[in-house]
Amino acid sequence: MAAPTLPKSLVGVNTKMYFDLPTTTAYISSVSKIAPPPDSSCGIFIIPSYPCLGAAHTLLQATPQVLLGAQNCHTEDSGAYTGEVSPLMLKQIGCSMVCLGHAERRRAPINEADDVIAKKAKAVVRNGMIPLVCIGEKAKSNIMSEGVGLAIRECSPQIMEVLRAVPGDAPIIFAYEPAWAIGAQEPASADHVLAVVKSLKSLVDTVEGKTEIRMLYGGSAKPGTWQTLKAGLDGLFLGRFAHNVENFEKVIREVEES
Ligand SMILES: O=C[C@H](O)COP(=O)(O)O
Repeated sequence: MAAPTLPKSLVGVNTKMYFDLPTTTAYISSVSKIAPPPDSSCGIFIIPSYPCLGAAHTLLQATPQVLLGAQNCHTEDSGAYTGEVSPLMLKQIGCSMVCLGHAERRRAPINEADDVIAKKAKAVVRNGMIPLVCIGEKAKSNIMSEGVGLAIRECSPQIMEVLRAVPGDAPIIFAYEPAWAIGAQEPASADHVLAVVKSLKSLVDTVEGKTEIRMLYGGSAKPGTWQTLKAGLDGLFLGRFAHNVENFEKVIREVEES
């Protein structure tokens, strides 16, 4: 099953568990009105909670260029896994992508590990969807060079495990989200992000046949963040600051115009 191809740049929003069903449907109705046209080089995506996916898909039928994603999935398509969510069913309900390995799932009490995230990425690709794999270091260092080194050391195995599990021609989106920058007032500094991502992109380039990769930044991103990162990134993955539609639109226009 072939996954959709990736636009040149991407801007997406994760509503985490902040939005209930009525809030999600109202938000998606508004977002569908500000979506870039289908032929835009900037794609957008929305990742609501599982119970909202059916309604979200219905609302997005007139704007299929807005990709719908889930916040997680299981490694298997079916079986005795009570309470888990099948990637096959996510595809059937209208998802085009699945977010995996978010920092909020890599930490306690879930402690999701790289090998499980890689199996999930494989399952997402097997079902014709795009894995959006979050990577990032846990701790912040106040010394720039130390922080960059730490991030590269932690992110490299997170990336490589996924690249080894997923077939070479499958599109993959990585979101570099330092755990310490999530839920903060300000994003990580542009110097830090650009240095880390430059090195991670070189790492990806050493893997033969991996052509369809996009690298986004996430962690307190907001209007204005893109201007500081556009030299080295392919887009942004937003949380709280895009839960306001006007802010989300500002970021979309910034990325669209660059
Ligand atoms: O999934 C999105 C990221 O965790 C960013 O969230 P945040 O912008 O609220 O820090």
